[in-house]
Amino acid sequence: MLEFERIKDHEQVVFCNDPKSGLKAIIAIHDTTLGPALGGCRMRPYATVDEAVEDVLRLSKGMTYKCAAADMDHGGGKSVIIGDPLKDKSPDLFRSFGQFVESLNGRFYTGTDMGTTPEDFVHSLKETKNIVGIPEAYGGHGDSSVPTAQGVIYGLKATAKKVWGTEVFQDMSFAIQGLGKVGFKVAKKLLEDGANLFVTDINKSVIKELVNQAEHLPGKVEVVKGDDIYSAPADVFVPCALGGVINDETIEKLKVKAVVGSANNQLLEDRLGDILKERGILYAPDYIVNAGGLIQVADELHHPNKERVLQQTRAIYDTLVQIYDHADRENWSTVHASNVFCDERIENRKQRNSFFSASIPPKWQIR
Ligand SMILES: NC(=O)C1=CN([C@@H]2O[C@H](COP(=O)(O)OP(=O)(O)OC[C@H]3O[C@@H](n4cnc5c(N)ncnc54)[C@H](O)[C@@H]3O)[C@@H](O)[C@H]2O)C=CC1
Ligand SMILES: O=C(O)C(=O)Cc1ccccc1
Repeated sequence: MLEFERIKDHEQVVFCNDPKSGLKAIIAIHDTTLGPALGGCRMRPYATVDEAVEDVLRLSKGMTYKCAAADMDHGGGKSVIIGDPLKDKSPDLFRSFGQFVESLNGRFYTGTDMGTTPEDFVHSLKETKNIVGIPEAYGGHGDSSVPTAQGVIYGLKATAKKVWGTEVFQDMSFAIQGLGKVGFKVAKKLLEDGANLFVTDINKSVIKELVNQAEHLPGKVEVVKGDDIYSAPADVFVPCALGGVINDETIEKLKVKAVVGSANNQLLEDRLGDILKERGILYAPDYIVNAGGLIQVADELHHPNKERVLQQTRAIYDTLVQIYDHADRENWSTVHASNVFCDERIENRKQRNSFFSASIPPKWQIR
């Protein structure tokens, strides 16, 4: 009873157990109103099963909103594998995972997330076609951080236009947390456009690489230590590393006028969206800004086409403008405006599906 209460927002939660390969995974399908569920597969050495359940429930719900905001015909899902990505991976583990995905009969598509790589899922592909974000050599689009970074740039443009009335990044300043696959590309584009950056990363080598590349670009880079990124005197904070970085402690330190980044679940809790609003900081909802990767992986299901991915990623700009204007009109936080926008989109589709239900054949097929 307790477990059903916990998954009351979700359609289905599947526990996958295969002692032979050592697979312990959980697949959560949150809502398939818009279409089959889509969401990556995270691998982490969760301390407890409870922690893994919490993560997969929260992430799969986030995917429902991300898909709705990006106007994808997909619902929200996510999966987690309990294990250490550095020690516990094997081809068998991912084949076994593929079999569980296949057992869902097209209700769930998955692929790379934190702790897993596209190459891991080449093994799963032997058992199921319902894998997306696959390497180019296997007919997929390859690295999803390219459109994700493009989406962040569109998010920054829409936000700069709203706050400063310009989309020109020259002489603007940005505090970038995390120079990984997405953050590095965003940083490089901003430097090319003549922006001034404050950057931090726990990995010294990526910082060195950016500083080297910056020598030949118009913009400037200042490296800051760890938590100093929150109080950097920049125009925009660009979180591209961990989730939960906007919390009661860090929010007090921010000197920026806007927050726009790729990290998932940037706000520790939604109520922090109201505090950002009160403090005059414009927040670009993360699941709108970072949808470029989702757009690219979903595109693989319709024969990969990079031009189409770019076109759909561009729409992130228009969606944000719409959310900002709606939030202004209603005096809402952008988080609330964005959630309302997605809930309405899902509700509308429910009505449309039931309107056309006459064409859906009865499921009880007696022969
Ligand atoms: N790659 C993609 O297509 C998408 C990524 N995202 C999200 O964007 C964020 C970045 O993703 P990627 O660049 O792909 O990951 P990544 O793993 O390549 O990069 C993350 C970077 O953050 C750094 N980092 C970790 N902890 C840090 C800390 N405490 N302070 C400063 N830097 C720290 C890491 O050293 C690494 O360089 C993640 O939250 C991810 O979930 C969201 C949607 C799509
Ligand atoms: O954007 C995300 O957070 C995703 O999980 C996207 C995704 C969806 C399906 C496979 C891989 C990544």
